[in-house]
Amino acid sequence: MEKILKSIAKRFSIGGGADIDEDNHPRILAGLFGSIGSLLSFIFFINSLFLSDYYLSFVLFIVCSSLLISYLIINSNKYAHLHNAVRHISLVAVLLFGAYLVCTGGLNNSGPLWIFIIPPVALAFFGLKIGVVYNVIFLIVICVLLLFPDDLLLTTEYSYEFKSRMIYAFLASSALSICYEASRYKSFEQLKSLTRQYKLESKEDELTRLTNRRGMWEILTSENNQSKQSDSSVTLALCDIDYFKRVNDVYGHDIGDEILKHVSYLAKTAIRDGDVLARWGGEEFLLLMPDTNENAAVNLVESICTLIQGTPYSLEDGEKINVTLSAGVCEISPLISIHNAITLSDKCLYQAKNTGRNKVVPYSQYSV
Ligand SMILES: Nc1nc2c(ncn2[C@@H]2O[C@H](COP(=O)(O)OP(=O)(O)OP(=O)(O)O)[C@@H](O)[C@H]2O)c(=O)[nH]1
Repeated sequence: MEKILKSIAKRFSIGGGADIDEDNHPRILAGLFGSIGSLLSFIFFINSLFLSDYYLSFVLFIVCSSLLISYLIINSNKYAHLHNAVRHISLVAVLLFGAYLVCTGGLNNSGPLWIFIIPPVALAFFGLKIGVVYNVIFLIVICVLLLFPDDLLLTTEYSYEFKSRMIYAFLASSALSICYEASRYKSFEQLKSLTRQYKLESKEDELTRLTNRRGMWEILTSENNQSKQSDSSVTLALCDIDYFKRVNDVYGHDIGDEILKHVSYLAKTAIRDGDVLARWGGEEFLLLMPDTNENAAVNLVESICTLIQGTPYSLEDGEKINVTLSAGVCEISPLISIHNAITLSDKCLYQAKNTGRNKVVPYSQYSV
Protein backbone atom coordinates (compact mmCIF):
# COMPACT_ATOMS: atom_id res chain seq x y z
CA MET A 1 0.00 0.00 0.00
CA GLU A 2 2.81 2.37 0.97
CA LYS A 3 4.53 1.56 -2.32
CA ILE A 4 1.37 2.36 -4.29
CA LEU A 5 0.93 5.69 -2.45
CA LYS A 6 4.59 6.55 -3.03
CA SER A 7 4.36 5.79 -6.74
CA ILE A 8 1.19 7.95 -7.03
CA ALA A 9 2.93 10.78 -5.18
CA LYS A 10 5.96 10.40 -7.45
CA ARG A 11 3.80 10.33 -10.57
CA PHE A 12 2.22 13.62 -9.57
CA SER A 13 5.44 15.00 -7.98
CA ILE A 14 3.68 15.52 -4.63
CA GLY A 15 6.26 16.10 -1.94
CA GLY A 16 9.01 14.50 -3.97
CA GLY A 17 10.23 17.39 -6.10
CA ALA A 18 13.61 18.93 -5.56
CA ASP A 19 12.12 22.40 -5.75
CA ILE A 20 9.32 23.67 -3.61
CA ASP A 21 6.96 25.37 -5.98
CA GLU A 22 3.64 26.61 -4.62
CA ASP A 23 2.49 27.68 -8.10
CA ASN A 24 2.88 24.12 -9.32
CA HIS A 25 0.85 22.66 -6.44
CA PRO A 26 -2.67 23.63 -7.72
CA ARG A 27 -1.67 22.52 -11.22
CA ILE A 28 -0.68 19.07 -9.95
CA LEU A 29 -3.91 18.77 -7.94
CA ALA A 30 -6.01 19.98 -10.87
CA GLY A 31 -4.37 17.32 -13.06
CA LEU A 32 -5.01 14.67 -10.40
CA PHE A 33 -8.61 15.79 -10.00
CA GLY A 34 -9.09 15.88 -13.78
CA SER A 35 -7.90 12.28 -14.16
CA ILE A 36 -9.88 10.85 -11.21
CA GLY A 37 -12.94 13.02 -11.93
CA SER A 38 -13.10 12.03 -15.60
CA LEU A 39 -12.73 8.35 -14.71
CA LEU A 40 -15.50 8.48 -12.07
CA SER A 41 -17.88 10.51 -14.21
CA PHE A 42 -17.29 8.05 -17.08
CA ILE A 43 -18.27 5.12 -14.80
CA PHE A 44 -21.43 6.99 -13.69
CA PHE A 45 -22.15 7.92 -17.30
CA ILE A 46 -22.15 4.21 -18.28
CA ASN A 47 -24.24 3.38 -15.19
CA SER A 48 -26.87 6.00 -15.99
CA LEU A 49 -27.00 4.76 -19.61
CA PHE A 50 -27.81 1.26 -18.31
CA LEU A 51 -30.49 2.77 -16.08
CA SER A 52 -31.86 4.65 -19.12
CA ASP A 53 -31.46 8.01 -17.37
CA TYR A 54 -30.42 9.73 -20.61
CA TYR A 55 -30.63 13.25 -19.28
CA LEU A 56 -28.20 12.47 -16.43
CA SER A 57 -25.97 10.45 -18.77
CA PHE A 58 -25.78 13.43 -21.14
CA VAL A 59 -24.75 15.76 -18.28
CA LEU A 60 -22.21 13.19 -17.05
CA PHE A 61 -20.80 12.86 -20.54
CA ILE A 62 -20.26 16.64 -20.70
CA VAL A 63 -18.60 16.62 -17.23
CA CYS A 64 -16.41 13.63 -18.13
CA SER A 65 -15.29 15.19 -21.42
CA SER A 66 -14.52 18.59 -19.88
CA LEU A 67 -12.51 17.02 -17.04
CA LEU A 68 -10.62 14.83 -19.50
CA ILE A 69 -9.82 17.79 -21.74
CA SER A 70 -8.73 19.87 -18.73
CA TYR A 71 -6.51 16.96 -17.56
CA LEU A 72 -4.85 16.77 -20.99
CA ILE A 73 -4.33 20.53 -21.20
CA ILE A 74 -2.99 20.79 -17.65
CA ASN A 75 -0.47 18.04 -18.34
CA SER A 76 0.79 19.67 -21.50
CA ASN A 77 3.46 22.36 -21.28
CA LYS A 78 2.44 23.53 -24.75
CA TYR A 79 -0.74 25.03 -23.29
CA ALA A 80 0.85 26.41 -20.12
CA HIS A 81 -0.81 29.81 -20.76
CA LEU A 82 -4.23 28.12 -20.55
CA HIS A 83 -3.64 26.25 -17.28
CA ASN A 84 -5.19 28.86 -15.01
CA ALA A 85 -8.24 29.38 -17.23
CA VAL A 86 -8.72 25.62 -17.53
CA ARG A 87 -8.69 25.26 -13.75
CA HIS A 88 -11.44 27.89 -13.47
CA ILE A 89 -13.47 26.26 -16.24
CA SER A 90 -13.23 22.76 -14.74
CA LEU A 91 -14.17 24.05 -11.28
CA VAL A 92 -17.14 25.99 -12.68
CA ALA A 93 -18.19 22.79 -14.53
CA VAL A 94 -18.03 20.89 -11.21
CA LEU A 95 -20.05 23.63 -9.44
CA LEU A 96 -22.69 23.55 -12.18
CA PHE A 97 -22.83 19.78 -11.96
CA GLY A 98 -23.18 20.02 -8.16
CA ALA A 99 -26.04 22.51 -8.58
CA TYR A 100 -27.63 20.19 -11.14
CA LEU A 101 -27.42 17.25 -8.72
CA VAL A 102 -28.97 19.32 -5.92
CA CYS A 103 -31.69 20.47 -8.27
CA THR A 104 -32.56 17.04 -9.64
CA GLY A 105 -31.40 14.75 -6.83
CA GLY A 106 -29.44 12.57 -9.29
CA LEU A 107 -30.01 8.85 -8.87
CA ASN A 108 -32.57 8.24 -6.12
CA ASN A 109 -31.78 11.61 -4.52
CA SER A 110 -28.19 10.48 -3.79
CA GLY A 111 -26.64 13.11 -6.11
CA PRO A 112 -26.24 15.91 -3.48
CA LEU A 113 -23.68 13.74 -1.64
CA TRP A 114 -21.16 14.82 -4.29
CA ILE A 115 -21.34 18.49 -3.34
CA PHE A 116 -19.03 17.79 -0.39
CA ILE A 117 -16.05 17.41 -2.69
CA ILE A 118 -16.44 21.05 -3.75
CA PRO A 119 -14.86 22.82 -0.70
CA PRO A 120 -11.55 20.88 -0.71
CA VAL A 121 -11.31 20.92 -4.50
CA ALA A 122 -11.95 24.70 -4.77
CA LEU A 123 -9.34 25.42 -2.07
CA ALA A 124 -6.80 23.00 -3.53
CA PHE A 125 -7.21 24.52 -7.01
CA PHE A 126 -7.01 28.19 -6.05
CA GLY A 127 -5.80 28.52 -2.47
CA LEU A 128 -7.58 30.35 0.33
CA LYS A 129 -8.88 33.59 -1.19
CA ILE A 130 -10.37 32.43 -4.48
CA GLY A 131 -11.27 29.03 -2.98
CA VAL A 132 -13.39 30.73 -0.29
CA VAL A 133 -15.10 32.89 -2.93
CA TYR A 134 -16.08 29.79 -4.94
CA ASN A 135 -17.37 28.09 -1.78
CA VAL A 136 -19.47 31.10 -0.81
CA ILE A 137 -20.91 31.34 -4.34
CA PHE A 138 -21.83 27.66 -4.30
CA LEU A 139 -23.34 27.94 -0.82
CA ILE A 140 -25.55 30.81 -2.00
CA VAL A 141 -26.57 28.82 -5.09
CA ILE A 142 -27.62 25.72 -3.09
CA CYS A 143 -29.39 27.86 -0.47
CA VAL A 144 -31.41 29.56 -3.23
CA LEU A 145 -32.16 26.20 -4.89
CA LEU A 146 -33.16 24.47 -1.66
CA LEU A 147 -34.94 27.33 0.10
CA PHE A 148 -36.79 28.88 -2.83
CA PRO A 149 -40.50 29.05 -1.96
CA ASP A 150 -42.58 26.01 -2.95
CA ASP A 151 -39.48 24.15 -4.26
CA LEU A 152 -39.96 25.87 -7.59
CA LEU A 153 -36.27 25.46 -8.49
CA LEU A 154 -36.16 21.73 -7.66
CA THR A 155 -37.24 18.86 -9.85
CA THR A 156 -37.17 16.45 -6.90
CA GLU A 157 -38.44 16.44 -3.34
CA TYR A 158 -36.35 16.70 -0.17
CA SER A 159 -37.59 16.86 3.40
CA TYR A 160 -36.94 20.11 5.29
CA GLU A 161 -34.52 18.20 7.60
CA PHE A 162 -32.57 16.86 4.63
CA LYS A 163 -32.26 20.36 3.11
CA SER A 164 -31.10 22.01 6.33
CA ARG A 165 -28.62 19.17 7.09
CA MET A 166 -27.26 19.47 3.56
CA ILE A 167 -26.59 23.19 4.06
CA TYR A 168 -25.09 22.72 7.53
CA ALA A 169 -22.95 19.81 6.38
CA PHE A 170 -21.71 21.86 3.41
CA LEU A 171 -20.87 24.73 5.77
CA ALA A 172 -18.99 22.37 8.11
CA SER A 173 -17.10 20.79 5.21
CA SER A 174 -16.17 24.28 3.91
CA ALA A 175 -15.01 25.46 7.33
CA LEU A 176 -12.86 22.36 7.87
CA SER A 177 -11.37 22.62 4.39
CA ILE A 178 -10.55 26.30 4.95
CA CYS A 179 -8.82 25.50 8.27
CA TYR A 180 -6.91 22.67 6.64
CA GLU A 181 -5.84 24.81 3.68
CA ALA A 182 -4.77 27.67 6.00
CA SER A 183 -2.62 25.35 8.12
CA ARG A 184 -1.21 23.63 5.03
CA TYR A 185 -0.28 27.00 3.56
CA LYS A 186 1.37 28.08 6.82
CA SER A 187 3.38 24.84 7.02
CA PHE A 188 4.31 25.24 3.38
CA GLU A 189 5.60 28.77 3.96
CA GLN A 190 7.62 27.55 6.98
CA LEU A 191 9.05 24.72 4.93
CA LYS A 192 9.98 27.13 2.15
CA SER A 193 11.73 29.48 4.54
CA LEU A 194 13.57 26.56 6.23
CA THR A 195 14.66 25.25 2.83
CA ARG A 196 15.92 28.71 1.86
CA GLN A 197 17.80 28.96 5.14
CA TYR A 198 19.20 25.43 4.80
CA LYS A 199 20.38 26.09 1.25
CA LEU A 200 22.09 29.25 2.41
CA GLU A 201 23.67 27.61 5.43
CA SER A 202 24.83 24.59 3.47
CA LYS A 203 27.02 26.94 1.44
CA GLU A 204 28.14 29.13 4.30
CA ASP A 205 30.86 28.53 6.86
CA GLU A 206 29.26 28.59 10.30
CA LEU A 207 32.21 30.23 12.07
CA THR A 208 33.32 32.95 9.69
CA ARG A 209 30.08 33.37 7.69
CA LEU A 210 32.17 33.21 4.53
CA THR A 211 31.21 30.98 1.62
CA ASN A 212 32.32 27.43 2.41
CA ARG A 213 34.14 25.01 0.11
CA ARG A 214 30.91 23.59 -1.37
CA GLY A 215 29.54 27.07 -2.12
CA MET A 216 32.87 28.13 -3.59
CA TRP A 217 32.94 25.19 -5.99
CA GLU A 218 29.55 26.22 -7.37
CA ILE A 219 30.76 29.81 -7.80
CA LEU A 220 34.04 28.68 -9.37
CA THR A 221 32.23 26.48 -11.87
CA SER A 222 29.85 29.21 -12.97
CA GLU A 223 32.65 31.82 -13.04
CA ASN A 224 34.74 29.48 -15.18
CA ASN A 225 31.89 29.12 -17.71
CA GLN A 226 31.36 32.89 -17.85
CA SER A 227 35.04 33.74 -18.23
CA LYS A 228 35.38 31.23 -21.11
CA GLN A 229 32.65 33.11 -22.96
CA SER A 230 34.02 36.58 -22.22
CA ASP A 231 37.79 35.83 -22.42
CA SER A 232 38.38 37.90 -19.28
CA SER A 233 41.14 37.04 -16.77
CA VAL A 234 40.25 35.27 -13.55
CA THR A 235 42.80 34.76 -10.78
CA LEU A 236 42.77 32.66 -7.63
CA ALA A 237 44.69 33.16 -4.40
CA LEU A 238 45.08 30.57 -1.67
CA CYS A 239 45.88 32.26 1.66
CA ASP A 240 46.87 30.62 4.92
CA ILE A 241 47.39 32.06 8.41
CA ASP A 242 51.00 31.68 9.53
CA TYR A 243 51.81 29.64 12.64
CA PHE A 244 48.16 29.26 13.50
CA LYS A 245 48.78 26.08 15.48
CA ARG A 246 50.92 28.17 17.83
CA VAL A 247 48.00 30.59 18.39
CA ASN A 248 45.77 27.68 19.33
CA ASP A 249 48.43 26.16 21.56
CA VAL A 250 49.20 29.41 23.39
CA TYR A 251 45.77 31.08 23.60
CA GLY A 252 43.39 28.16 23.21
CA HIS A 253 41.00 27.04 20.51
CA ASP A 254 38.32 29.65 21.30
CA ILE A 255 40.72 32.53 20.74
CA GLY A 256 41.90 30.69 17.61
CA ASP A 257 38.27 30.80 16.41
CA GLU A 258 38.02 34.51 17.19
CA ILE A 259 41.17 35.14 15.17
CA LEU A 260 39.72 33.24 12.23
CA LYS A 261 36.65 35.51 12.42
CA HIS A 262 38.86 38.61 12.78
CA VAL A 263 40.95 37.69 9.72
CA SER A 264 37.83 36.85 7.67
CA TYR A 265 36.21 40.16 8.59
CA LEU A 266 39.30 42.21 7.67
CA ALA A 267 39.84 40.35 4.39
CA LYS A 268 36.19 40.82 3.49
CA THR A 269 36.43 44.57 3.97
CA ALA A 270 39.51 44.69 1.72
CA ILE A 271 38.19 42.75 -1.28
CA ARG A 272 36.21 44.41 -4.08
CA ASP A 273 32.62 43.90 -5.22
CA GLY A 274 32.62 40.80 -7.37
CA ASP A 275 35.52 39.11 -5.56
CA VAL A 276 34.55 36.04 -3.56
CA LEU A 277 36.33 34.97 -0.41
CA ALA A 278 35.74 31.46 0.91
CA ARG A 279 36.95 29.49 3.89
CA TRP A 280 38.64 26.69 2.02
CA GLY A 281 39.84 24.65 5.01
CA GLY A 282 40.87 25.11 8.67
CA GLU A 283 42.92 28.32 8.49
CA GLU A 284 43.03 28.45 4.72
CA PHE A 285 41.07 30.90 2.51
CA LEU A 286 40.47 30.90 -1.24
CA LEU A 287 39.96 34.22 -2.97
CA LEU A 288 38.39 34.37 -6.42
CA MET A 289 39.12 37.56 -8.35
CA PRO A 290 37.16 37.87 -11.60
CA ASP A 291 38.34 40.31 -14.30
CA THR A 292 41.77 40.38 -12.63
CA ASN A 293 45.14 39.34 -14.02
CA GLU A 294 47.99 37.97 -11.91
CA ASN A 295 49.67 41.35 -11.29
CA ALA A 296 46.49 43.04 -10.09
CA ALA A 297 45.67 40.00 -7.97
CA VAL A 298 49.08 40.08 -6.28
CA ASN A 299 48.57 43.77 -5.45
CA LEU A 300 45.15 43.07 -3.96
CA VAL A 301 46.33 40.08 -1.92
CA GLU A 302 49.34 42.03 -0.66
CA SER A 303 47.05 44.85 0.46
CA ILE A 304 44.91 42.30 2.36
CA CYS A 305 48.04 40.86 4.01
CA THR A 306 49.22 44.36 4.97
CA LEU A 307 45.83 45.20 6.47
CA ILE A 308 45.78 42.00 8.53
CA GLN A 309 49.35 42.44 9.68
CA GLY A 310 48.62 46.04 10.66
CA THR A 311 45.45 45.15 12.59
CA PRO A 312 46.38 42.77 15.44
CA TYR A 313 43.66 40.97 17.36
CA SER A 314 43.17 42.50 20.84
CA LEU A 315 42.52 40.26 23.82
CA GLU A 316 40.32 41.50 26.72
CA ASP A 317 43.41 42.20 28.86
CA GLY A 318 44.83 44.43 26.15
CA GLU A 319 47.37 41.95 24.79
CA LYS A 320 47.61 42.05 21.01
CA ILE A 321 48.07 39.01 18.81
CA ASN A 322 49.79 39.68 15.51
CA VAL A 323 48.65 37.63 12.57
CA THR A 324 50.27 37.32 9.16
CA LEU A 325 49.23 35.53 6.00
CA SER A 326 51.07 33.66 3.28
CA ALA A 327 49.49 33.29 -0.15
CA GLY A 328 49.92 31.63 -3.51
CA VAL A 329 48.39 33.29 -6.60
CA CYS A 330 47.58 31.72 -9.95
CA GLU A 331 45.71 33.07 -12.97
CA ILE A 332 43.31 30.74 -14.77
CA SER A 333 44.08 30.46 -18.49
CA PRO A 334 43.22 28.17 -21.41
CA LEU A 335 46.16 26.02 -20.28
CA ILE A 336 45.38 26.23 -16.56
CA SER A 337 41.99 24.94 -15.51
CA ILE A 338 40.34 25.84 -12.19
CA HIS A 339 41.53 22.58 -10.65
CA ASN A 340 45.07 23.22 -11.86
CA ALA A 341 44.96 26.83 -10.67
CA ILE A 342 44.02 25.66 -7.18
CA THR A 343 46.82 23.07 -7.16
CA LEU A 344 49.34 25.60 -8.47
CA SER A 345 48.20 28.26 -5.94
CA ASP A 346 48.75 25.64 -3.27
CA LYS A 347 52.28 24.99 -4.54
CA CYS A 348 53.00 28.75 -4.54
CA LEU A 349 51.60 28.96 -1.00
CA TYR A 350 53.86 26.12 0.03
CA GLN A 351 56.81 28.04 -1.43
CA ALA A 352 55.76 31.19 0.46
CA LYS A 353 55.69 29.16 3.68
CA ASN A 354 59.05 27.56 2.96
CA THR A 355 60.76 30.82 2.14
CA GLY A 356 59.91 32.73 5.31
CA ARG A 357 56.10 33.16 5.37
CA ASN A 358 54.21 36.51 5.43
CA LYS A 359 54.55 36.84 1.66
CA VAL A 360 52.66 36.37 -1.62
CA VAL A 361 54.11 34.10 -4.31
CA PRO A 362 52.57 34.37 -7.80
CA TYR A 363 52.74 31.38 -10.14
CA SER A 364 54.87 33.38 -12.62
CA GLN A 365 57.62 33.53 -9.93
CA TYR A 366 57.21 29.98 -8.77
CA SER A 367 60.38 27.95 -9.01
CA VAL A 368 60.28 24.19 -8.84
N1 LIG B 1 40.71 27.47 16.50
C1 LIG B 1 40.64 26.78 15.38
N2 LIG B 1 41.73 26.14 14.91
C2 LIG B 1 41.63 25.48 13.75
C3 LIG B 1 40.45 25.42 13.03
N3 LIG B 1 40.66 24.66 11.92
C4 LIG B 1 41.95 24.28 11.96
N4 LIG B 1 42.56 24.77 13.05
C5 LIG B 1 43.93 24.61 13.49
O1 LIG B 1 44.83 25.22 12.60
C6 LIG B 1 46.10 24.67 12.85
C7 LIG B 1 46.84 24.52 11.55
O2 LIG B 1 48.12 24.11 11.87
P1 LIG B 1 49.23 23.78 10.80
O3 LIG B 1 48.57 23.14 9.58
O4 LIG B 1 50.30 23.00 11.46
O5 LIG B 1 49.71 25.17 10.31
P2 LIG B 1 50.32 26.41 11.04
O6 LIG B 1 50.54 26.18 12.50
O7 LIG B 1 49.44 27.58 10.71
O8 LIG B 1 51.72 26.57 10.36
P3 LIG B 1 52.00 27.12 8.91
O9 LIG B 1 50.74 27.00 8.12
O10 LIG B 1 53.06 26.23 8.38
O11 LIG B 1 52.42 28.52 9.07
C8 LIG B 1 45.87 23.34 13.58
O12 LIG B 1 46.32 23.47 14.91
C9 LIG B 1 44.37 23.17 13.54
O13 LIG B 1 43.87 22.54 14.73
C10 LIG B 1 39.30 26.07 13.57
O14 LIG B 1 38.20 26.07 13.00
N5 LIG B 1 39.46 26.75 14.73
